[in-house]
Order: sequence, then C-alpha cells, then structure tokens
Amino acid sequence: MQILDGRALAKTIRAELAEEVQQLKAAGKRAPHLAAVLVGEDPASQVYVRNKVRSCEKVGFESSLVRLPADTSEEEVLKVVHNLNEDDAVDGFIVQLPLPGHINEVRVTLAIDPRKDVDGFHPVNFGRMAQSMPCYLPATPAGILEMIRRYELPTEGKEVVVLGRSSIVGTPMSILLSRKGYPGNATVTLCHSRTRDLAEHTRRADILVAAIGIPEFVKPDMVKEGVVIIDVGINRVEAPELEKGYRLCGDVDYEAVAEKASWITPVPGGVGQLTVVSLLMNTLRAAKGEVY
Ligand SMILES: NC(=O)C1=CN([C@@H]2O[C@H](COP(=O)(O)OP(=O)(O)OC[C@H]3O[C@@H](n4cnc5c(N)ncnc54)[C@H](OP(=O)(O)O)[C@@H]3O)[C@@H](O)[C@H]2O)C=CC1
Ligand SMILES: Nc1nc(=O)c2c([nH]1)NC[C@@H]1CN(c3ccc(C(=O)N[C@@H](CCC(=O)O)C(=O)O)cc3)C=[N+]21
Ligand SMILES: [Mg+2]
Repeated sequence: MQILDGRALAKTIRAELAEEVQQLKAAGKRAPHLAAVLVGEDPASQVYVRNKVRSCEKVGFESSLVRLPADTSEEEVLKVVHNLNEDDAVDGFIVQLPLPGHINEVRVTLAIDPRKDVDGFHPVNFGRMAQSMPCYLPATPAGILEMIRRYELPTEGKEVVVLGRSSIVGTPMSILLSRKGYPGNATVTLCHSRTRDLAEHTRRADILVAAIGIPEFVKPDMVKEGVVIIDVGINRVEAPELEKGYRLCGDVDYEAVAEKASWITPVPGGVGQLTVVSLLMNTLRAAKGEVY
C-alpha cells in the first residue's frame, strides 16, 4: 500500500503558487485576493476557513473573511455577496456551505458572479464543466484530479465508483472522471443512499471515491484487492483521550482498508489539503483573467 500524500503535494503546489505571485508583483500587479463568507459555526467549515486563511498567507495571497452570526438574514447575506461581486479588489470568493436553515442556499449561490465563483458552484460554471468548457472546477474534485495527475494514476477504462451525489463533490467528480481525456475516460457508477446492494458496486471499483459523511463507513469486505481509495470525508468523532476531545476521520476505515488498497488518501493530510490549494489555484486564474 502506498499513501497519496496530500500534505506533501499541497506544499509543492503552494511553492509554485508563491513563485507565480512573485512574478505578478514583478510585473507591477497586486497579489490575488480570495474572500470567504462564513455564516454561523459549522465545524467542517471552520476547519476549512482556518486552513484557507493560513494557506493564503503562505503563498502571499490577500485574504479576507466575512464572519456573520448564525441568525443573519438572507437579505443581509445577499448584500454581502453583491458587495463582493462589485469589489474590484477581490478576485474570487466563496460562501461557506452549509448555510443556516433559514437561508436559501440556491438563492445565495445564484447571486454569486460566475466570474468570481472560485468554488465552481454556480450553475454557469457547473454547466461549463459538464461540457468541458473553460470554467472554475469545484475545489474538492479539482484537487482530486490534481492528485491523480501528479501521481500519474491511470484512469482510462477504469471502473470508478463514487459514493455520494452532492453537487459540490460526488456529482461533479462523477462527471469529471467520465469526461474525455486524462484524468477521465473512466466508467463511472454514482452511488447514494437509495443504491441497492452498495457493496456489489464498491467491490467492482478500481478507484473508489467516498464522499458521504459517515465515519469509517467503507470496510475491507466492500473493496477488492488493489483498489485506489480517495477518501473525501471529514468527520469529527469523539476521542476523550485527546485534549480537544475529538479527532478527524474519513468515510473509510483507514487501517483496515489500507491492507487491501494499492493507494490510499489519509484523513487528515489527504484530499482536504488539495481542496485548499485548488481554491488558491482557481483564485490565481481569476486574478490573471484566464477563465472569463
Ligand atoms: N476533504 C474535503 O475537501 C471536503 C470534505 N467534505 C466532506 O465529505 C463528506 C461528504 O460531504 P458532501 O459531499 O457535502 O455530502 P452531503 O452531506 O451533501 O451528501 C452526502 C451524500 O452521501 C449519500 N449517502 C448518505 N448515506 C449514505 C449511505 N449509507 N450509503 C450511500 N450513500 C449515502 C447521500 O445520499 P442521498 O443523496 O440519497 O441523500 C448524499 O448523496 C463530509 O464528511 C464532508 O465534511 C466535503 C467537502 C470538501
Ligand atoms: N462553499 C464551500 N466550499 C467548500 O469547499 C466547503 C464548504 N463550503 N463547506 C465545508 C466543506 C468542507 N471542506 C473542507 C476543505 C478542506 C479541509 C481541510 O483542510 N482538511 C485538512 C484538515 C487538517 C486539520 O486542520 O486537521 C486535511 O484533511 O488535512 C476540510 C474541509 C470544504 N468545504
Ligand atoms: Mg483530508
């Protein structure tokens, strides 16, 4: 078994980004600027925001964070989105999901200017992605593609099984790996909570992408020998022995499944690391006007 080392890869990519920032500055331009809007205190979002701000600092990007209390009105959030759309000093921004229940996520997502949608969540970017047109790819799927490319993992003709059909991870991942070219040309099965005989599908997978949000859901009897495991899950589980009282784990039973896998991503230190750098890569493309 070999580890797909997201931490090391992210470090390499951050060094490349830092170099590009220096080149922009040498050409008299300002550093790329990424903004994030966080409403309330979703734990996965807090991890993400913290790492995003830290990564921006490491590569020399400007970053800003708009923190709003959980009881902020939808109207107020939409106003913040409009201001960011209009702000020429901001190249790209994201609104952290999930939003509190009283806020309509669809309405907020539709309000984001697709040219600044470095999350790739707006249907204009999603549609462009599905048709292989220039776009911002959603950060988690983009990070997984980057990992596949840099480790030169073959995808052509492979059986890929994706667990989870969210519009930010599972669904775009299934589309991207079925597109023409590399990394693509795979045969993809998309599974979800209504899938019958889930293990019948997962056992056929050459590459298994798990994005369901259930701690250690994928067990060794659900995979075949030699499988490539891409574990997207970021779950908090109780760990009284630790000072903070919890630890992070993925959707895959890492220790047990690693025995059968040819390659596997750890959690933390895997996909999450690449998600953050993909967001920075999208922001750099926005700053350079490469997409729109
Ligand atoms: N590493 C990273 O960068 C990121 C990590 N995450 C993490 O990834 C995980 C998934 O998040 P997200 O994509 O937002 O997913 P969602 O929570 O939006 O959706 C979960 C999906 O899993 C499916 N599902 C739930 N239970 C089962 C089951 N027993 N069997 C099969 N499918 C099931 C659901 O099916 P149905 O549609 O039928 O309800 C749904 O499609 C979370 O742990 C999240 O924190 C998320 C984003 C980025
Ligand atoms: N609009 C929006 N876009 C998102 O992409 C989005 C979101 N909302 N809401 C929340 C989820 C979750 N998510 C994570 C990304 C990286 C880590 C990450 O950095 N993980 C580190 C954690 C290390 C640690 O700090 O312990 C790792 O896996 O190594 C975690 C979680 C993005 N999401
Ligand atoms: Mg990870």
